[in-house]
Amino acid sequence: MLSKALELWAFRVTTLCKSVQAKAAAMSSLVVGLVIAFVYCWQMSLVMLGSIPIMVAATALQYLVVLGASKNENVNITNANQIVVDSVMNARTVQALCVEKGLVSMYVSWVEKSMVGMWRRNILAGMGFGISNGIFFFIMAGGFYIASFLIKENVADFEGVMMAFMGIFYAGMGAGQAAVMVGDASKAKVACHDMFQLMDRISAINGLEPTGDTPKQLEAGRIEFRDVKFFYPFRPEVLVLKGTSFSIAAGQSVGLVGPSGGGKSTVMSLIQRFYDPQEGQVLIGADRVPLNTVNIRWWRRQVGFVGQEPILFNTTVRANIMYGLDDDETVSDEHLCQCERISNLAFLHKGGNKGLETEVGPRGSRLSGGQKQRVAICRALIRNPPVMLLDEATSALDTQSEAIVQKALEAASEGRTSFAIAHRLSTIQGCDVILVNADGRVVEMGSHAELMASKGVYYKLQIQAQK
Ligand SMILES: Nc1ncnc2c1ncn2[C@@H]1O[C@H](COP(=O)(O)OP(=O)(O)OP(=O)(O)O)[C@@H](O)[C@H]1O
Repeated sequence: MLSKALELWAFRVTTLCKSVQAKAAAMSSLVVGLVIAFVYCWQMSLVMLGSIPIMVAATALQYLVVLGASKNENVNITNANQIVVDSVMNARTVQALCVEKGLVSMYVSWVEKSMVGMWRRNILAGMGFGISNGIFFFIMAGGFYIASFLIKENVADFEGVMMAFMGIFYAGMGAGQAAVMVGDASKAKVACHDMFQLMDRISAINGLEPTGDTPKQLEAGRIEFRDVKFFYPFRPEVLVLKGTSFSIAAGQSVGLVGPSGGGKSTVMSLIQRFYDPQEGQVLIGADRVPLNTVNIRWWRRQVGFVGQEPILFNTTVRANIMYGLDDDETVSDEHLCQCERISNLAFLHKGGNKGLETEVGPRGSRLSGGQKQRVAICRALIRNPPVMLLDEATSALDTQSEAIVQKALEAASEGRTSFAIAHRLSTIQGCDVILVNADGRVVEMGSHAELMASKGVYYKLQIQAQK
């Protein structure tokens, strides 16, 4: 934490220094040049003083035309490059969808856009550059004329006029170059202001803050939503949960079903306390402790999560599993073996794999989708959480892999409270309780048999799924 704070502080100081540096450079060029000029020949300096603002403007013009000419091209080339990066990152999807040609033409169209008006822009830039250079030559010519006049009239000697001339000339050029930098520094300051604001923003739910209770005796698997109303901060006009209420006993398996956009994943997010509801409460344990009063880190360690796309790091399976633990935390070999068994990681010991030392490759690319998911299950299990959240954990898998992973998920959920969102209704039929979430409310709740018998929304979803 301390090193991070120091790093941010150093960054701020550097940014500030750059801005101060630009202004200091402008001022010092001007002052030093003028002092030298006036010391050597005040008459020459006085006459040439008027040329300084013209030189500043000419230098600024030179920089601006060069930058302006490439600005538009940069935006379009950035977009073109983004297509290349996305295509390489998602090479398999690109090939599977046969969209290579489409992507190439998108790339070409961005590159072509960067060329629109290129000639005009560059000709204008060249002319601007030429004009500003011409101005310098005129000033130099004028300076030489005045210098020769002053020498001829015995007002000053050659050394004096030349020193004064060079002093004025470099004062103007230096100030012009620095003036452009001042503009950039101001822009950077504005950009940094936004970034600093983001850095300074104190998160409403800060997982690093050591605040809140860490109850020792809490039946964490007991979860209740009491008339929860919730909208996402960036879309306050859409009330996603409009009064969601349910109560789950510890150890129950819960299936969350309902139409797309009904708020199932939102319920999961609120259980993980990524957000707090604007109205109503999420309560945990037998004593119905409000979730927003407990320590977030502690709570999140009570909750295992397996999502649709497992994120694995480019290291061994063991390291990927151990990411589920705190830095100073260790687990017994026995517990690790048990998690491995429950997650069905037997494949790690077959076909040339090196058990837990098997390297998974970048983003887990050396494992199949089902294998990655089983590693993710093991990672969630290693902390032995009393609550398991499974958000469409098998939706990206083929039928065969789905069956294997589903078995692992069921084993992993045993003895814990589990919430499962599944796109295939068959996978949640065996749950103790099924919550049917529609239009931001729990409209039905019961076992599969009960809900089928009541012939409501769940029944209709089942009929639709069978068609
Ligand atoms: N981060 C977010 N910011 C704003 N709105 C969001 C955000 N996440 C989800 N929503 C909106 O909240 C509503 C509920 O989304 P949610 O993902 O909870 O539904 P869901 O039932 O899980 O849907 P699906 O079955 O399609 O995954 C949707 O209208 C969605 O557009």
